[in-house]
Amino acid sequence: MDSLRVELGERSYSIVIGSGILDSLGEAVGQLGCGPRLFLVTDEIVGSLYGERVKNSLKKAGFEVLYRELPAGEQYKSLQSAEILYTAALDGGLERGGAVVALGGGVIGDLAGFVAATYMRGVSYIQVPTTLLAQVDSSVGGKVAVNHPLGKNTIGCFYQPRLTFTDVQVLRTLEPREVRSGLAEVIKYGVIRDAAFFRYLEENLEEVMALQEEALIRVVKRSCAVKAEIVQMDEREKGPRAILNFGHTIGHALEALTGYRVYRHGEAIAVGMAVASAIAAARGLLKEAERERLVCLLRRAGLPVSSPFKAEDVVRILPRDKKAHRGRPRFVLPLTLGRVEVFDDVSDDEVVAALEECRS
Ligand SMILES: NC(=O)c1ccc[n+]([C@@H]2O[C@H](COP(=O)([O-])OP(=O)(O)OC[C@H]3O[C@@H](n4cnc5c(N)ncnc54)[C@H](O)[C@@H]3O)[C@@H](O)[C@H]2O)c1
Ligand SMILES: O=C(O)C(=O)C[C@@H](O)[C@H](O)[C@H](O)COP(=O)(O)O
Ligand SMILES: [Zn+2]
Repeated sequence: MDSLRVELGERSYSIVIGSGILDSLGEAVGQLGCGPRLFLVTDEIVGSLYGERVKNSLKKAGFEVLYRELPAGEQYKSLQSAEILYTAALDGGLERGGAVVALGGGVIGDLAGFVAATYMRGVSYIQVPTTLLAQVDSSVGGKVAVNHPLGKNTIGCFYQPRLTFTDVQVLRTLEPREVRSGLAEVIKYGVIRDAAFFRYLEENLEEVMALQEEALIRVVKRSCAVKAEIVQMDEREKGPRAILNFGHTIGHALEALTGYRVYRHGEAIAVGMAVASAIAAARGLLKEAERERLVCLLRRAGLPVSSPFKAEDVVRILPRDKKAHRGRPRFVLPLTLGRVEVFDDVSDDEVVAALEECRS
């Protein structure tokens, strides 16, 4: 079992990473000093696979456990779901000293974290991520949110977990499509900050996709370490944290445009990374050969690199993105593999050209 630390003063916490450690969650939560009642939130798929084990581990450590499952899916990352959880927490007597335990992928993590941040003005929460995407990204850094029909993650806040507890063994039950989706965020870390990690992925992609334990632990650890470094520099995204949004300007637009029902988050972000690198290459910022390496790695990971939607329809909704400034969308563009910069001056014509170029 390994442990990384996210150093944020009084909001610091550990990311515990191991294989086959799920049954020791209760013990780890026991060290946080919260309780005695916990609110375990999950979705129906993860609940049927791991709900009992997690409940038992928490009970064995002396906690009383309220339990609630929601249907699985991005469309349930909504205010309506949050209200269901508030009601269950109030009905079940969750007190301010209690904690919410989010067992699931990024949807449950973001939603349950948002509920924890707002219930009684804030109770502790613990992330137990069960998708690759959640283990490498959403369970770290404290962005919690729900979607609005008009925009992705538009209702939310920054609220750090007290602990992130990651068992890579649970990824064995994950659908291959979800593994691929998580890989998009993994590849993102290589592009934004770590060229050597990008190279490692090029050389070891098959092992990672086959969930080979050593490769998987390495990838989860390195991804979390990169994310923690960036979050430590800029917890509330006043500056450098924005680079974690590489691929997300177009990605979020595609998710919203399709009612959060067509793309897995990582798939939309993969298209967004391909489009952002096409814009960068067209500006002469990124070498064509490096753009090709990125597109090739995304393709090998089984991810889409273009969207079938009309470029004008995608561009029309970009100003709704919450990163938009004075009506202009913000783009994170790669300068080389391992380094990106934020740009506020990308024109609609450039975006349309890049969307079309990716399709050809
Ligand atoms: N807060 C952040 O920093 C951050 C970062 C990245 C992504 N996100 C958010 O995360 C969300 C996407 O998360 P996701 O990709 O994990 O999707 P998800 O939570 O919808 O999970 C994907 C599917 O996998 C199933 N599943 C989860 N764990 C499983 C397991 N171990 N075995 C079998 N099935 C399992 C789920 O039931 C679901 O059907 C998006 O809403 C995105 O915006 C947030
Ligand atoms: O943690 C961050 O910061 C990120 O941007 C990570 C992203 O992968 C993630 O999808 C995040 O939810 C996007 O944040 P948003 O502020 O653009 O909604
Ligand atoms: Zn993301």
